[in-house]
Order: sequence, then C-alpha cells, then structure tokens
Amino acid sequence: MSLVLSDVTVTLGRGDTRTTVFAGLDAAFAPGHLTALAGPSGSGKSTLLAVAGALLRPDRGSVVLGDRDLAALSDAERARERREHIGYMFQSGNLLSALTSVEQLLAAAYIAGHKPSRLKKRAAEALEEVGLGQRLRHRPDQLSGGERQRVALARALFLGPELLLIDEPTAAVDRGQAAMLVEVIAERARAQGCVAVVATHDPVVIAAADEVVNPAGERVSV
Ligand SMILES: Nc1ncnc2c1ncn2[C@@H]1O[C@H](COP(=O)(O)OP(=O)(O)OP(=O)(O)O)[C@@H](O)[C@H]1O
Repeated sequence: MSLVLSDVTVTLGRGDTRTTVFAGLDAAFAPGHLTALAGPSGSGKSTLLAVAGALLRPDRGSVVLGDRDLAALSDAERARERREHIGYMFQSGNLLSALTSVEQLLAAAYIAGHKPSRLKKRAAEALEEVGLGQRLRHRPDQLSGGERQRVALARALFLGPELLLIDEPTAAVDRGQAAMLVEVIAERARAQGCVAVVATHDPVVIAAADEVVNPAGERVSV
C-alpha cells in the first residue's frame, strides 16, 4: 500500500503571512521501507507530513493512501483514517501527562475502537521492543526526553499502521539512541510493509534510510 501525492497545493496563513508551501507537488512513498524526508529548515517537511497524515487538507490535489484519497474524504472519514491506519510521532511527543507508558498505548487503542484490557501484554511488549521494559509504569514527567520519544514511537507503531509519519525523532536523544530508534522504525516498516516517512536533519537517520527525498518530492542521493 503506497502513498501518492499528486498536484498538491498548500497555502498557509492569511494576509501578510500568506505562504504557498507547495504548488502542484507530486511525491510518492513506497511501502516496506524507510524514507527520510530531508531538506532545509522551512522547506515544508512538517507541512508535508501534516498533509500526508490527513491533519491538513490541501487546497488542491490528491493524497492517495492505498485506494483512498485522504484529501477527498469527509472530516469524519479523515478522523477515522487517522485513528485506525496512521501512526504519528511528532516533535513534542504529545503524551498525556496523567498516564503511564503502558496506558499511553492502551488509550490510543481504545480511541481506535479496541478493548484495552486485551492489549495490556502486547503494550508491554511494544515498550520492551523500544528498550522501555523497565519504564512501563512511569508517567511522562518521570521519563527522560529520549524515553518520552520512545514511548511516542511505541504508541505510533502499536496498532500496526499502514502509514507511519515521524517528525524529527532523534532531536532529544544521543547518537546511540538515535541509531536504535531509527533501526526500530526501519525494521517495523520492512516487517509490516507500511509506508514510513521520517522528517529529519539527522545524518544518523539519513544514513539508515532506504531512500531520501526532499519536500519537492525529488529523490536525493546521499
Ligand atoms: N501557519 C502558517 N502560516 C504561514 N506560514 C507558515 C505557517 N506554518 C508554516 N509556515 C511556513 O511554511 C513553510 C514550511 O514550514 P514547515 O514547518 O513545513 O517547514 P520544515 O521544513 O518542517 O521546517 P523545520 O525543519 O524548521 O521544522 C515555512 O516557510 C513556514 O514559515
């Protein structure tokens, strides 16, 4: 199941701040491998992730995931796509402050319509997979920045998304942790055949990616 953006135009802001970020962008992302989305600050990486993840509707164009054009769906259908088929890990992490690591994953599963009580063991395993087996009952304020990133990654992967969108996953971690995080993402993309797109400036992530594209949708050789 691939992700194909065709003729996508996005304009943000109003009046003085109005900015055309994309004008007729074409970009394709294949399943089963890790794509690094690399480009200078302000080139549109986060905007591309938002459009690809049905968080931002383009002014024009199509965003086809498998057989669905996300840009053409109703708001309710787009919300369902986000809950059930797309995993996000964004810069701030967006963890819920009152919940433990295991509960972060179970809450996402509950929102997507699953019974959390049946998934407790799997949630613990998913956290072990990112090296957090000793942090299952910690809340976000009891975790380091890098550990919070890893909880957010485990949550993004938990329901086996068709599309995994990740923004700067290694901003708060050291090189060793960065390599470990990107390896988990790449392994999962290969094993599950999902489309995995990681916006990054980090040479560790770029080196580990199967391909590198810029926000103009062009393949970049590194
Ligand atoms: N709400 C907004 N209104 C107007 N312009 C915006 C808005 N949000 C972003 N932009 C502009 O759109 C462009 C793309 O921003 P975006 O955040 O996608 O870039 P980026 O490549 O992810 O940058 P960085 O690497 O710094 O995170 C930038 O020039 C930014 O100034």
